[in-house]
Parts: sequence; C-alpha cells; structure tokens
Amino acid sequence: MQNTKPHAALLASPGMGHLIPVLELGKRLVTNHGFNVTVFVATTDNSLSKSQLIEQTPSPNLLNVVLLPPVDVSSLITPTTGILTQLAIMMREALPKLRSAILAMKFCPTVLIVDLFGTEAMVIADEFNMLKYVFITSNAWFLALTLHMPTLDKVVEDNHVKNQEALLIPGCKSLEFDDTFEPVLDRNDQIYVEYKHMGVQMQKFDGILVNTWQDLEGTTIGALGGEKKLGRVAPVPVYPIGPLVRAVKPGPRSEVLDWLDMQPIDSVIYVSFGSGGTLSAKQTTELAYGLESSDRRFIWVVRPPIETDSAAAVFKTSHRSDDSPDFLPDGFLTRTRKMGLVVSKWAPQNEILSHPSVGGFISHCGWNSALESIVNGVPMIAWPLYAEQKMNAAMLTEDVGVAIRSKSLPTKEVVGREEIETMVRTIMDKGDARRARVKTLKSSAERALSKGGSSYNSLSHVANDSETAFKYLKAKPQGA
Ligand SMILES: O=c1ccn([C@@H]2O[C@H](COP(=O)(O)OP(=O)(O)O[C@H]3O[C@H](CO)[C@@H](O)[C@H](O)[C@H]3O)[C@@H](O)[C@H]2O)c(=O)[nH]1
Repeated sequence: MQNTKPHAALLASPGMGHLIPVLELGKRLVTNHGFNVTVFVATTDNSLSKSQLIEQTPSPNLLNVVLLPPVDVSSLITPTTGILTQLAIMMREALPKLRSAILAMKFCPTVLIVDLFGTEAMVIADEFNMLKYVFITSNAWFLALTLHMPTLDKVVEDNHVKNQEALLIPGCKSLEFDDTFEPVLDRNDQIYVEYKHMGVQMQKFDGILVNTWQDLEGTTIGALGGEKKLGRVAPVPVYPIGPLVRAVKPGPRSEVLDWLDMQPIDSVIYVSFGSGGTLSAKQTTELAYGLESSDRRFIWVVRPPIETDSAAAVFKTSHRSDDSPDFLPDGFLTRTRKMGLVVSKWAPQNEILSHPSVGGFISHCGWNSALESIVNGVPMIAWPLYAEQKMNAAMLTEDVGVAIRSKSLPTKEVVGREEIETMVRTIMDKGDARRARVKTLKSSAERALSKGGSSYNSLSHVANDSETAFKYLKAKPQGA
C-alpha cells in the first residue's frame, strides 16, 4: 500500500450486526472519498471463519480485511454473562492484538474508526497520533441514550427503575420502561458499568458517526448537535452518515430467490431474527400456526428453539445447516409447501428484501435489518429480542411509522397465533399506511446518500478532516 492518501483503520467487534456496517463504511471511504482502508476484525475461536468473512466483504479487492488473532475470554466469563458484557470483554482483550497489527504496518493509518464496543482503542489512536472516531451501528436515539448515561448516573433514576416511569433524554423521545435498554436497569451489573464507560469514552473522540440520516431522525440529530447538545460540556461532533447497508451481490442465485421469482409482487412476508436471535419452543410453534393461518406466502429463517436466551446463536459459527427443522409443528412443512419456504439458520437477507415479491418483514429490529427493510421499501412487524431492539421497535412503530408491533410482547411470554395472524394480514395489506410511508423513506434514504445529500456530506466532512491530518503528518519532519 502506497502512502499517498489518507488511510483509515476500522475496528469491528465480533458479530455480523457490527461487521456488515463497518465493512460498508470502509467501502464508502474507498469509493467515494479516496481512502485506503484496512478493516481489523476482532474474533473469538468460534465467532467467524475466514470464508464467512470473505463472503460478507463487499468487493474484497477494495478493502484490506484482517482477522485479528482470536482472543480467549473463557476464563473471564460465566455461563450467565450477557452478550453485551461478553462483547465488551472480548474487545478489551483484543486491544494488544490491534496494537501489534498496527505496529507491523509499513505506514501508520491516519485515522482509527471503532464501533461502540471498541472505544477503549482510543489509547492506541492517541499512541500512534491518529484521528479517532466511533461508528455507532445503531440509530441516533440509541446514541443519545449512550451519551446521556454519564449524566443519568449522577441522578438516581428511581423513577425509571423502581417506578417504571419513562426515562427522559433531553430533546429526544423519552424511553418507556417497557422498551428500555436493559443495561440501564441495574447499577450493580457489569454491563451497567461497561455501558456507562462507553458513554464517557465516546465524548473524548474526534467525532461520532451514526448509521442514520437527517430525514429519519431529524429531532434526535438536532438534540445531539443543537445548542444544548444533551447538556454535554465539550460536545463531540455527531455525523449521521447512513443508511449504510450492503448492496445486493451479483452472482449465482439461490433457491430462495428462484422461489421468489414465482410469487406475485408484494405477496411474501420474510421472517428472520437477525444473525443470532432465537425463540422458545412454544413461541416457535405459535409463530408457525400464526403464519399458516394468515394464509399469506412466507420465507422463514428458522433456528432450533432455545428456552432462556434469545441471543443464544450470536457467536455460533455455522450459518448453514441441512438439519430438518423437526421442532416445527407436525405436518407444518407439508401443509404450507405451496405457500412458504423454511430456510435453516441463514438466508441472503438483503437479496430477499430487495426482491419485488417481498411485501413485509417480521424482524427482531436489529438496526441493520431495519435499515435494509426501509431502503427496500418493506414495512415491518417489529419483534424485538435483546440489546437495543425494543428501542428500535418503539421508534419504528411510533415515530417513523413503518412498523406494527405486538401488544402482548412486553407483558406476556408468548405472542399467540391469533395475534400473529392479525399482524401479518395487517402489514401485508396493500393499502396499509405504513407501506406508503416506507416507500417515502426509501427515496429519502437514496437522496441522503447520493452526492450532495446530507449523509454524503457528513462523511465528506470526516474525510476532509482526515485528509488535512494526513497532509500535516506527512509534511511534519520525522520524529517531530
Ligand atoms: O439469515 C440472515 C440473518 C442476518 N443477515 C444479515 O446480518 C445482519 C444482521 O444485522 P442486524 O439486523 O442489525 O441484527 P444483529 O446481528 O442482531 O445486530 C446486532 O447489531 C445491531 C447493530 O448494532 C443491533 O441493532 C442489534 O440489536 C444487535 O443484535 C443484517 O445485515 C442481515 O442482512 C443475513 O444476511 N441473513
């Protein structure tokens, strides 16, 4: 690699939900802003294989993608350690590997961009004199909560935690107790401390990039950048640069897409709970009966049920399986043969959502899935499972107006088949207002990303600052 243009090093934490948008950001920096990009991917023994990584990489020849040597965190976690705590620990353990990898490079990168779980890498950026940015792979509302955490910590949040009242975030939508982000609830849990620490660390960066755009979250973006800036003293600039989602890959077509080709326009509902979401056995059964009785076509990405942990499949390596889904109700596959397709564990999601036959999406509301649905003009049934997904579901349903959600999810353990049937019929209705709304947002997303659009300009700003730093460092005498 020549030292003739700014070089960005991106650090992705384990999990497809982080890796995919980080790779997409890398691609944009190369194609639109003339950067060299190296993407470092933190791994554990079972989180990702090289071949899966290559499969996810957009235009592999554009980016230099480096799998960091796996970290072993087995002695630092217990079977009950939550997924977010695990991620925070893994990323801390990966820092020496990142430092060694940067030291081994011929030219030191100009800028380091980390995701939420990589904020401790700022010491490495400082050590190597790099600009440093955080890339939030979720939305501005989640970012606002994160930045507000250190302030929240100073006032005892009795109202939210004990009285279950809404949590106030200045200038933003309040966070209802039923939609809350679990790490805020228990000061004694490690994830509370980790999450608050991330909120503190982020304020010390040169900027925060967030995967959203002005038209989608104008009020929240205003609160983050406006005069009061969430009450922060020396606010770090926030750059909405989204929606960054993968482009549909050319290449051999899968069986699923061939099946979709034979279905009428907007007739199929796609059901998936992201890269690692799982349902209980009872919920899987209710979903099966609900889909069947809705009498609508469907593609369902199923995983074997797991009773107590909805994030159980997050770090599982295998995306493909020939397992026959024997946990589905007796005769389900036979009865729905003409109406539906059941796919085991993993499907080409972006290709599916961009197919004209797909008219609805039952989603766990991981932010990438939500964005992929919006940019393809597909309305959603919001079915949050873990992490910040309940916040996303609330926002997509109540503010953005592109989704409906179950009335029973917050209170009951299982959403019943009748309610599922009704929700599916509602969202698949061609005249439903959410369908029109999501099409409007699709166009707005395209405008934001095109040359001169709000998100394009935000990323240009970051690129210009990096270019200036690059020229300055290049002109500086060695050792100065
Ligand atoms: O069968 C599948 C399942 C997933 N995907 C892709 O995998 C990504 C999944 O990302 P996302 O929808 O965001 O879900 P998670 O992997 O669960 O995402 C994690 O990261 C997100 C971004 O920070 C958070 O919003 C989520 O809560 C968190 O669980 C998307 O690009 C999907 O297209 C597929 O291609 N095929």
